[in-house]
Amino acid sequence: MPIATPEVFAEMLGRAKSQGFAYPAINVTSSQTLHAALRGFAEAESDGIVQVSTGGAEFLSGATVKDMVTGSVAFAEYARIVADKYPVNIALHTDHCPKNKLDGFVRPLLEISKERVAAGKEPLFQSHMWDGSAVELEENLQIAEELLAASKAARTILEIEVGVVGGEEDGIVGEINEKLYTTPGDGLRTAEVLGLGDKGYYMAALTFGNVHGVYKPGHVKLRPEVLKEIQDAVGAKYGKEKPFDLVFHGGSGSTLEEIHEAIEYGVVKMNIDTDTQYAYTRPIVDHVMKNYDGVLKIDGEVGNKKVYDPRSYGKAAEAGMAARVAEAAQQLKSAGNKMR
Ligand SMILES: O=C(CO)COP(=O)(O)O
Ligand SMILES: O=C[C@H](O)COP(=O)(O)O
Ligand SMILES: [Zn+2]
Ligand SMILES: [Zn+2]
Repeated sequence: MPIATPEVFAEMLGRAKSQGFAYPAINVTSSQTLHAALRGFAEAESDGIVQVSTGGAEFLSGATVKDMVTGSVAFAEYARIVADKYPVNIALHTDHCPKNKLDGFVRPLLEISKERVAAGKEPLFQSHMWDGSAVELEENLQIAEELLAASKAARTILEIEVGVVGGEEDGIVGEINEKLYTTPGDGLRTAEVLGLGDKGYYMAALTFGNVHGVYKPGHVKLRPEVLKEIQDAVGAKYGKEKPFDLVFHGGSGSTLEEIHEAIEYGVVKMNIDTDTQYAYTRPIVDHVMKNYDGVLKIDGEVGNKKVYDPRSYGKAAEAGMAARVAEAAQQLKSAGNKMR
């Protein structure tokens, strides 16, 4: 299928919200991990979202080039061509963008989409995330307001973060901190500044103890009921049920129970990276261990070409990651539910 148009992506999210399921949003960093995600969605008969982080975008431009816009544009153009061969709807998204990277990532990408739209084309991506979790709420929302207007002009959706996701990314590692839980007051202020759809379409990553990475049980406490409290408080004020379209960060390692409860409270997108990274890399490790002699160069003799051909372990990696993506679609109930 062609990459989701703005209309198709809005329809995807609307269905998820009204039917009580969510889309896996899979972080990818290469053409191969992209194919793994596309294949996993196709095998699960699920529509889905693929996303690149700032580091992923840099890497996609070339490990020494390190230009986030070059990497993002190349990725989106490539994805647009190959996704067409898979029978599901895919939206392209950019992940966490902190304030100091906006000018080198989200702002220029929004500008490119705005120009494309003005020329009668589709936007480059379907959505972008502004991660204002490192700044005060008022500044976070002020920047979000500016980016929401730009997103509207670019026909893209904005994802914001209110609260903090734990793990290395936002600097809270190994502790249970109150910042990891968004409050109803934060939710009310968000609706006040950004509206509820009237100023443009946005999704909100409200945090409920989410952490990037996978840790031993008990390390952090996911409290999905925090989402319900916020939806109820904002919903009561504006007379709207589940007013926010929510994003669940740190999906890896979450239990089915936590996932289903979060969906019940309005989660429509769940990000998964660590588990799919593992699922991709583990078969490569297996391949190398099993074929160790074949990848050795001894006395000028170069092992077995068949086993160091990147395609040999690349295919195994793609299959491993695709299976984890399909599993995510099952857990999120998007499996078997593709739009057309
Ligand atoms: O939230 C994420 C990306 O934004 C992914 O988190 P995990 O790596 O914990 O799955
Ligand atoms: O934000 C979390 C994702 O796992 C992206 O990670 P990354 O910045 O290492 O690409
Ligand atoms: Zn954050
Ligand atoms: Zn995240």
